Amino acid sequence: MDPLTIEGAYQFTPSVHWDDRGSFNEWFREDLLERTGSSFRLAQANCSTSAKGVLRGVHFTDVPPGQAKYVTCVRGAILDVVVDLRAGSPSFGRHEAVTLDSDNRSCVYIAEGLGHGFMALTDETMILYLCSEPYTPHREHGVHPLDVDLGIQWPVNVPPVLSAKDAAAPSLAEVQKAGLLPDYQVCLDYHAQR
Ligand SMILES: Cc1cn([C@H]2C[C@H](O)[C@@H](COP(=O)(O)OP(=O)(O)O[C@H]3O[C@@H](C)C(=O)[C@@H](O)[C@H]3O)O2)c(=O)[nH]c1=O
Repeated sequence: MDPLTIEGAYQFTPSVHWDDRGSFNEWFREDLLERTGSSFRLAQANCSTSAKGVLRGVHFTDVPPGQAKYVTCVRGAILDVVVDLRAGSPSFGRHEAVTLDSDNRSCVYIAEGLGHGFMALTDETMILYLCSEPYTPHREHGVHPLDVDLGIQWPVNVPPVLSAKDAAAPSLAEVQKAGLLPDYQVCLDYHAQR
């Protein structure tokens, strides 16, 4: 588990074992995650497929309870982005982007309160992700992924394709003004007692 520059986010890049049958890789290890001080209670596992250019997010969930996520890409490739949306965080508003693909089988852990979005870099991309809490639509919010204040460098040669919901999402400033952002200290306290 390698820490990303956003506190509470980690990348896990497994060994991929190839032989004449195909490949084998671990994609989730509770013991490795626990070494970071995090524990993960599996509540839901999701799968989504996307055409090239599909941009999902940036989504975040009210804390408590929030929804920690553990993401991997099993077909194609994504640019996966973690955004610090925790009000009061030293890295508030910053993000880190990581490429996850079916070759590197890399995974990203995203703690409660962080924002998450990704763009599919290939057609027929498939991601799998584990969630620490079940889907609760009224607790999930979005920040517009193209908001200049987020400054995310999405690939310039791929026209972004957004859902109607994501295209109508407010800016970071609007979400902040509406008081919707998770509080940094509340996120840390909640995370520590889990
Ligand atoms: C996320 C989710 C959606 N749905 C339904 C609602 C809707 O009809 C359809 C598609 O939902 P969405 O448009 O919200 O899907 P999507 O834009 O892929 O939402 C996801 O985006 C990424 C970035 C995340 O981090 C995820 O946590 C999740 O928010 O699937 C579920 O039934 N369960 C779920 O857990």
